[in-house]
Amino acid sequence: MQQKRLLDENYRLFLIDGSSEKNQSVNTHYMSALKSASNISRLAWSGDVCLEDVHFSYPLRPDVEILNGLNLTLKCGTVTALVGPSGAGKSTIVQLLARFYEPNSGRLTVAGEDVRTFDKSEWARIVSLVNQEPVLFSVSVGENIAYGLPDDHVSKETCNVEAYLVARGRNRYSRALLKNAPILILDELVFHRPPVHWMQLCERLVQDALNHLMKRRTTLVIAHRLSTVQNAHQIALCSDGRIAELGTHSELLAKKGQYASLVGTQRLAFE
Ligand SMILES: Nc1ncnc2c1ncn2[C@@H]1O[C@H](COP(=O)(O)OP(=O)(O)OP(=O)(O)O)[C@@H](O)[C@H]1O
Repeated sequence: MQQKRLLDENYRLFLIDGSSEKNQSVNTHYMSALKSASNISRLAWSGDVCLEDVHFSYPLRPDVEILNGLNLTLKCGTVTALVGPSGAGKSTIVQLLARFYEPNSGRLTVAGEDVRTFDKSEWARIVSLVNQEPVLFSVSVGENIAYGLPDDHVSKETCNVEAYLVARGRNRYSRALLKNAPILILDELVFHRPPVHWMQLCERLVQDALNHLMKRRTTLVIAHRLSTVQNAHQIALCSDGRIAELGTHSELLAKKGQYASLVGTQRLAFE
């Protein structure tokens, strides 16, 4: 019996038997699986991620449409900050991007390919989900130096910050880095903030660590800090299950629309 030996990207060995019609179709299945596994990673490193005319309601409340015709493009290798009032649908967008749920209609694409053509387990390998705040601090003092802080900043306070944060979310940041996924989704929590006297140092550490993590990745961050929003390549304001405003911080402020009033009314939450 003639057999072909194939190695997949994890160096698992597939023995493919080419002797019958039935096995031919199994072969084709394996071949396309192998092709798509390497494909999806290549596509995600090189193309945009798009939500196209997405409608969605949660299975337990099918009568309540949460997203209604939502369009959003995450440009490859850039950072999109997602903002909006509570209940607007931000976390729902994240859950669809992570493919915990599928849209009722519309589609999610990467480099123009419908993600449903790829296995969910393959998708999970190219997407990193990180809860930002406790995570980004859980790096060692040495690593903080490596992020570019001058020596005098790496003080007793840094150690305090580190101890606080290591206790909260050990190693998730490192895991996200090690996973080296092309698509990064961050949820920047505002609660559980460190004590006030740490804030100045924390902001600097967060920003340096974030910049490092987001480099060349297609990133969506549910943003609560003004500094994160200002540094993003684009800001998407989600309102009533749609993207109501899209642009940079200064463009959206000049528009004097919902984003401007969100910044105005929630200034303290943002800073
Ligand atoms: N699992 C679920 N089943 C049913 N409805 C849900 C579920 N999760 C969220 N919702 C509803 O979907 C709507 C959007 O919620 P979502 O959490 O996406 O908003 P959000 O913009 O992230 O809000 P917040 O800023 O408060 O986290 C809300 O009305 C919420 O009650």
